[in-house]
Amino acid sequence: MSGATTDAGPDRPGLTPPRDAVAPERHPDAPAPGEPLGAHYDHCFGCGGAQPHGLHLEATAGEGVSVTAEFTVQPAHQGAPGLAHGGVLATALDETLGSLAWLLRTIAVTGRLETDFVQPVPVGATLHLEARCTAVAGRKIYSTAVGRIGGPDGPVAVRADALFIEVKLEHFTDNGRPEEIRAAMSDPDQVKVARAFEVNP
Ligand SMILES: CCCCCCCC/C=C\CCCCCCCC(=O)SCCNC(=O)CCNC(=O)[C@H](O)C(C)(C)COP(=O)(O)OP(=O)(O)OC[C@H]1O[C@@H](n2cnc3c(N)ncnc32)[C@H](O)[C@@H]1OP(=O)(O)O
Repeated sequence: MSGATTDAGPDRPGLTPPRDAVAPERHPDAPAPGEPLGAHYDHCFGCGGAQPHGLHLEATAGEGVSVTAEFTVQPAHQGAPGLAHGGVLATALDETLGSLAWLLRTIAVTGRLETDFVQPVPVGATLHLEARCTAVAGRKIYSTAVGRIGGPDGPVAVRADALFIEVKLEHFTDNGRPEEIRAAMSDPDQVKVARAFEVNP
């Protein structure tokens, strides 16, 4: 055994914003509170309509830099009999936190996601999620989310804290499989989404 056992450690920066972090700013052109955000990519496992077994998570803009979202657990999402798989629940949190990017109008990917599984979530249950951005430091975006069963006042089932990192469009074009990238770039709807994030495809 060696060294201190903090949750972060010197080589693994944690989820606590640094001293120079600032409060997140809602972009002036962000969708209005109550506006559905839609999918950022039709084939996204979290929010896309073209994934038969995806989560089909629907997110809505909230006040400030916050969102709410809903997702109903399907039989295809099971881990144990009749219960949602933990990875699927983490995906729901990740997707909800990721959709905060619409409010910041920034493209960002998950660097770190720390999840607490508080209570099992049965198949058929609707998970109500809320996420908000807590701080920004350069390219680092700090955020937190909670998921409740059955309604916005239901029992807490899952929680997460996350660090997203702002990236350029090249993050996708350099790393994604060329056939999907080509298809995305020739899809006017996808180009519109990229523009909404103020990226020139
Ligand atoms: C036509 C095409 C259309 C395109 C579509 C456009 C619209 C799409 C819109 C939106 C899409 C969003 C999709 C959302 C989906 C849900 C969210 C996900 O699941 S995303 C997938 C999972 N995540 C990844 O795959 C990331 C994989 N990781 C990486 O690529 C890199 O590690 C990356 C980009 C995260 C960072 O790499 P670096 O080289 O850019 O930057 P470095 O210098 O390493 O980090 C910057 C700072 O962040 C800290 N950092 C990085 N990773 C950290 C970590 N894991 N924990 C703590 N700190 C970390 C570092 O310590 C550094 O901090 P210091 O500036 O030095 O203070």
